[in-house]
Amino acid sequence: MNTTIIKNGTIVTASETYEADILIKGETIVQIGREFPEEGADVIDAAGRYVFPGGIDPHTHLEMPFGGTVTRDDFETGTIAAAHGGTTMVIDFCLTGKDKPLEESIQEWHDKSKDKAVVDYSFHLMIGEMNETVLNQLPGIIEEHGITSFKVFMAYKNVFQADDETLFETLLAAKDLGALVMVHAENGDVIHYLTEKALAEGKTEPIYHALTRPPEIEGEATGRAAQLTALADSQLYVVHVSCQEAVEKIADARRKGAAVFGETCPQYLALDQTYMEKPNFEGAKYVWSPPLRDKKNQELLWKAIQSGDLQTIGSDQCSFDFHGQKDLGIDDFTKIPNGGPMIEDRFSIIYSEGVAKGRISLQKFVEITSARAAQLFGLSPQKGAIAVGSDADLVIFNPGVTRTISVDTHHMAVDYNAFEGMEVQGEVETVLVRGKAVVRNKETVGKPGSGRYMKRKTFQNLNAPTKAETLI
Ligand SMILES: NC(=O)NCCC(=O)O
Ligand SMILES: [Zn+2]
Ligand SMILES: [Zn+2]
Repeated sequence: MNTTIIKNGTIVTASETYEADILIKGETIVQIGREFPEEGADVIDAAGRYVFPGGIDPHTHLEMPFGGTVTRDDFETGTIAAAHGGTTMVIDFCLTGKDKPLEESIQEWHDKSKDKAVVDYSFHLMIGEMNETVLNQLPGIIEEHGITSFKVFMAYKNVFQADDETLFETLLAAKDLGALVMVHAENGDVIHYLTEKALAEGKTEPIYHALTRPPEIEGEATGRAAQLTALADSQLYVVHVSCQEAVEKIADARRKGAAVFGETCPQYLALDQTYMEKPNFEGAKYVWSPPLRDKKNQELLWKAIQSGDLQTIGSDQCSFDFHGQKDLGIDDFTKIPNGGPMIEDRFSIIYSEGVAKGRISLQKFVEITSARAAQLFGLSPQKGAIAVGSDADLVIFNPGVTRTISVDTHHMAVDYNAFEGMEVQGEVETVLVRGKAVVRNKETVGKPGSGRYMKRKTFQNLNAPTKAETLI
């Protein structure tokens, strides 16, 4: 069994920061202390570096068919980029189809990820419609695949959108089965009305994507989902929260004791709606749903993270080339594939804009990039921790350097980077997944297929404030 020692580093977890060495045997952390015998061991010197638990990205769309095309990054390029960005596990969304057995869709996702991933991975399952047939398949899916989170889209009318009956029945089923329901919370019907109207008025540029999806539309759907969760006495995770209107609904539900959780993404913290007004159709690079918002929302989202109203950061990795994919919508903003490349820069942006700028603590950083996702998605304490017995998923991070984000140096397969030219503080140097280096001194050393599919445990309610939250 291989022995690895990480020495002289500063260990950062969701509850503390301290100096110690880590002894790894095979895939597991076996001891944390000092002066481990080095003979025969692979010794990594982490002096002057932070040692973080590997990032867990709970929201990716790798090789996903969407908007008449397929996302550029697959499980190989996407997870190599993830590893360079300090992420050691991703949870990808398995899309399903009407009248298609759920098992078939899950098998499709297993097939496209097989022998490709360099980090560990798991799947969430989309529920498009709830009925007896679907309901009967769910216990077997939890047992067989360890899929304990179900995704319901409240938007993308005539594509993925489910009705409220489906959402409510999914919440009821999830309560019985111990699963977490995830929602894309925007009112798809009203968006449909507003987009049709805009097009009829000849408004075709990318900025109209944002103007036809105002924050009220996200706030309304978030509030509706939260109310239905309380009624069902179930549990809810709202993905990609972008604005005050939605944060308020989550905070309100949590104050009333509901098991409602929220995720935001780097793009909503570091970019704003003005990017969508860039000339020469460049605004299309910044088309996400929900859309980028007015800048005032950024500080509000940071505050919601530090106060615990929002719990996690997902990348919502959904990359499309600017040339050949985003330009499907050159004459009609509704045809611009929604989404952007984000898997690689999630950790960096949150560290640089959050920790380095004093908006969040180091403990909160670990909590939102790793530990909370592990708890909510049934991976704790195996993942999201630096502790004896946990998987040796570790990131060695140099906080003392700056780097400039660019398409020229990123590892994603896509032809632009949404943060092009942005200078960030800190850099991921070495990344271990279950004790094995996948990135070493910024070089890719992991082999496609070394990432392992992870079955996940059922949902545990951890709605209580964390240590980092009680300190503020
Ligand atoms: N967010 C986005 O624009 N694209 C990815 C699909 C989704 O999460 O809605
Ligand atoms: Zn979404
Ligand atoms: Zn998404």
